[in-house]
Amino acid sequence: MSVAKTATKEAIVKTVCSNWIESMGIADLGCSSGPNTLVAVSEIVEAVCGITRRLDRPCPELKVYLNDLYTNDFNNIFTSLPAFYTKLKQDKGTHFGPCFISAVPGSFYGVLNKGKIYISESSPESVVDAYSSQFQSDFLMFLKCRSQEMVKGGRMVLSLIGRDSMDPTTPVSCYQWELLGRALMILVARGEIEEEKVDSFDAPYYAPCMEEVKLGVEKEGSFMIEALEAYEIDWDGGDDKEMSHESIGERVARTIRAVVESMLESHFVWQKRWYKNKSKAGNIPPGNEGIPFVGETLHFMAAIRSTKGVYEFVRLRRLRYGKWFKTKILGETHVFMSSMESGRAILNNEVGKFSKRYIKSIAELVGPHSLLSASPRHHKFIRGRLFPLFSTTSLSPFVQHFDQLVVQAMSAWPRHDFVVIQHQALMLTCKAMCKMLIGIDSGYQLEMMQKQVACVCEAMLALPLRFTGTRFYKGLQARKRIMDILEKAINERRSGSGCGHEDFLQRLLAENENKFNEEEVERLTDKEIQDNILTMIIAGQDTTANAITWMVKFVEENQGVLDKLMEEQLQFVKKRKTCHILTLEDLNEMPYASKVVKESLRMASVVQWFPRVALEDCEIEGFKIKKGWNVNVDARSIHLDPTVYSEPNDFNPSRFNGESKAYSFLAFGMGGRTCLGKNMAKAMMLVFLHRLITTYKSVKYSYSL
Ligand code: HEM
Repeated sequence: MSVAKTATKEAIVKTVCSNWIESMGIADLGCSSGPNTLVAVSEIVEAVCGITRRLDRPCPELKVYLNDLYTNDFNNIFTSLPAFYTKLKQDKGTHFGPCFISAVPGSFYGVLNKGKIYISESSPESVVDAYSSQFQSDFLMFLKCRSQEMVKGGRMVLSLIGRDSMDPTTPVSCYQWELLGRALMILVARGEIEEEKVDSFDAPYYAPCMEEVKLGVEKEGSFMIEALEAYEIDWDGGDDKEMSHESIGERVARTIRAVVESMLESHFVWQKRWYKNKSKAGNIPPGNEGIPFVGETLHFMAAIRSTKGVYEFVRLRRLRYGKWFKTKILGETHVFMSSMESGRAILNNEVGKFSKRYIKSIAELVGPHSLLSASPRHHKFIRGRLFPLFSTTSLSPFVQHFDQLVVQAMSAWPRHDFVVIQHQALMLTCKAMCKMLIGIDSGYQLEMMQKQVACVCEAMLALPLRFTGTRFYKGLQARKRIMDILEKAINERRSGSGCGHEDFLQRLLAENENKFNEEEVERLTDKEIQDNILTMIIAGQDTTANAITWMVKFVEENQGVLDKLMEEQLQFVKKRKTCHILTLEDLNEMPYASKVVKESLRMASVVQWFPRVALEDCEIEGFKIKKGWNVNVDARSIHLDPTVYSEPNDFNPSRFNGESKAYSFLAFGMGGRTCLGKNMAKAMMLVFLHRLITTYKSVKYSYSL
């Protein structure tokens, strides 16, 4: 204001000198509310009175329009008006015409810009362009509106925060917003606000350079520029040398707060309200069931397609409603819960009865005979048949085979400019699973399996639309092809050409043969064998590949962990001396690497929640669950709960030095549905980690998740 004072005075002098004015309108756009609000008006009145007195003219009638956003505290301004009028009369005496001050709330722009929180050095060009062109269109609209409001010959003093460089991405231009952005992200990490809210927040602010202002005025055409000046102002608002750093800091914070507080409040405040309302929900879990019939299906589907992934749907609601919430997806009620107590109660069937249930479309893709879709009794039977396949006797040769695959794959890496870890891991796990389950490890058949399994996996996350061309339809077709391959393999084995195979398929068939003469014993049918082989591929391939990818990312980002890991692994190699294939026993000599694997599984929570269905009405932790509701144990929230793991977002394998709390580590589930392949998965992760650490000293890793 003090900087603009001279310019304002000059404008008034010119206006009054060149016009006989009986009534003068003065608008203070963005007047704010506080001790400084009427200072500008007071200075203008003073200037008008002064110049008219010198010209020996009567002081014109003054109509002052105070403008700011609707949220501005105009009441506060009006309360101070009587004292203001009295003071004016005292100071100006008789040379003071009538003065009417009114409030004109509202924005002097239209709707503002889109983008990130603000421009930054790393902003894509499109964001910078969006801000700049938004400024141009707002500024032009602003000038046009003023030109309609003002009388001919009227003058406007425009005081803007600007920048001295043509480039809006210089640190000086963006620094405060960078800091604010970082502060908001800290709140996101603490779970106090939603990341989505930060993403959708665009600072409605733009500091133009002189050239942009000039260009805007010329382009709009209603005004002529009499003077254009730039002043440098300290961001702490003064040059008080006596002030301590703390006081300067406070002043900076207050200055920034004056500008951004209302912007932030209107954008983020609803979230606080939700937290307050949470406890009123009674004993039915809180939540929004969305619109009739559709529920929140569309939000769920949108989350699946978004880059953040499907868990974002759960995370946002968890943030809004707390540890328990309910929603409606595809016509069914789903309750999500994220406490260790509820995990124990549900996964162990401690309260009421819960059975595993996947949504119909997933069950259709894995097949009606899969242990995932079986009734509780039948599940027990199938699981009992599959369980022996995962014994240490099977694991031992599997580890050696997987090690050979990894060594072979990594030896090819130096020939590439870069490797995508997720892709590499997926190729490896698919190869290893196909070999272990059905003895396929190369050639056309392997390629075919890889392709078809990928199609089935994709279909699991698609809308169950059965039209030609939809992802779900393609998944069903792929399932058929896999079933054909498996059927053919079973027939070949039965006709004798399966000799020498030592895979799961062979063992299941042999088991059936052995039991052939035992009348009482239930045997797995061919369809059951086929569906469960497919289930195991699906259950083991993507999950392990994703877990490996996350692990590489976490290790690469944590130098301290990497150093410790190196030390352990190189020590191990030194001890072995000769280059040899890893064995299951070797893996037991890698205690730190095992903790790295466990910590990666905790942080990544590859299987994010475990679905069950309530078979009867029951109550858990004071919340009622109705028969037929889907109940999901949200493992990821438990893994990232600061009351369960301190500093849960820090990658710290040493947190597993001691015993973990019961039901705090749910990467492989718990209870009667615990992952059958968990030792196999951990072994694959360890082997990969060992080979990566001991083969490559420094690689730029790339992972796509
Ligand atoms: C890092 C990799 C893996 C993770 C994180 C993982 C995680 C899980 C979880 C959380 C469950 C239980 C879900 C629930 O209770 O609803 C599960 C079940 C299962 N997993 Fe895994 N898994 C992995 C690898 C594997 C592998 C390699 C195989 C086998 C080859 C496998 C086979 C299975 C099977 C068959 C089930 C169903 C068990 C049942 O319903 O009785 N998984 N897995």
